[in-house]
Amino acid sequence: MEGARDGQGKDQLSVNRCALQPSGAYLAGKSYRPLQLLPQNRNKLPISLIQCLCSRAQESFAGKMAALSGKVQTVLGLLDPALLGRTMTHEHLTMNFECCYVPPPPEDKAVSEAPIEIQNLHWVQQNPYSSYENLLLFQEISAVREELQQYRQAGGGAIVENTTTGIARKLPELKQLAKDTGVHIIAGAGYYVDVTHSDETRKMTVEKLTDIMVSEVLHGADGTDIRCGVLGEIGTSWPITESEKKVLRATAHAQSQLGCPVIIHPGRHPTAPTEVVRILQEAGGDISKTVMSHLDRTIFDHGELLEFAKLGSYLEYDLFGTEMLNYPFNLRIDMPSDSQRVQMLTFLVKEGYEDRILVAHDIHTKNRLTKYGGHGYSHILKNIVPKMLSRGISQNQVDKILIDNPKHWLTFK
Ligand SMILES: CC(=O)NCCS(=O)(=O)O
Repeated sequence: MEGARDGQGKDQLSVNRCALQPSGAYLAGKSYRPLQLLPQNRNKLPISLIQCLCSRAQESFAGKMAALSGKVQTVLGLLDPALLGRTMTHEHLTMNFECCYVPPPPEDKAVSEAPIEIQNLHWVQQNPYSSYENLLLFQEISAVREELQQYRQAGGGAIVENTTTGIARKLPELKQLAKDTGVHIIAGAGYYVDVTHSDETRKMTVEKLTDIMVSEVLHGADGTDIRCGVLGEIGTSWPITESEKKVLRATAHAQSQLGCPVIIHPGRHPTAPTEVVRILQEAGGDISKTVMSHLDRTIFDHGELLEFAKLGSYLEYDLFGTEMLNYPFNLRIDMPSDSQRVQMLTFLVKEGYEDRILVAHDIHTKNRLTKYGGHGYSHILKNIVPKMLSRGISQNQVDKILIDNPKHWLTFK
């Protein structure tokens, strides 16, 4: 057993270090509370107490793992996967995207600072990351609640909320939204892209990052007892930074302990998804239970897409509803239209990948909400599904994409 230092420089007793299994002081099944160990008391714990603590930690870990197996973990607790229904696997309900603000050109300064209203809506839709107000989705809980109710009415059952550490995850709000609307909400554990990593995160070892992610799934996150049901979206840039590589390795380690679903945000380069898969694989990750997000803005060449698909991850087209002329995060990329996204889905289905496709809108700014003239969380169910059917994707294949594939991905091994 060893003393570790916390963020405030206090010595702590890291019970998990001796428990062989990951994460936290599982005493009496409570959430992670490291025991305080004053320097003068080091080495004073009797070995029998240490053994007892370790064995209770292991029992608790095994018990929690057994409960998770074969289930989906929502913010309201464990769920029979058969009850999920149609599932959007990549959305945000309460996030803060300030990290990715793109300063506008000087001539657009005034419009970028104006409140979002009908006169400037087209500008905001074309420049969503240059309107500061637009990045504060977390301010729109009431609108999101109404939209989730509409999503239920449109036949939606569940949403995976991909907001991780660094972009203002708000678990109590997610829990309340799930209670108010009846939509099953699955929350994400882990870390977003490098620019959002705190100094503390950057200094963490892979083991520490693993412990935290495991604890967010087994015990709860952000000081609550609300548990995450996926790891991700785990953020990566291009090139992948050292801090992101550590997080990826920790994600793989946590996944191999938990048997849980993982979802990745790749950098904006066609080889980024493959590079992420390589790092995860080398660290023992389960690629068959891993989703590669944002393929619609990442891999355009059919041959390259098939090469990537062979690696075995889920293939997610999750920017439905996003149409913009100049994609500011990489001006060399032409953001596809929804029709082009459906063409990619049709191609993948014809190539035999109907069991690996997932879809979503990745709503992460205000302008995507119907309150601001956007498409809302029901766009795929209302508009994209009919288009898929009209382009030769069968109802059975649509059901796989919306119901069966999310269910298999989200179920703990
Ligand atoms: C929240 C998030 O990461 N969305 C993805 C935006 S991107 O433009 O596809 O990278």
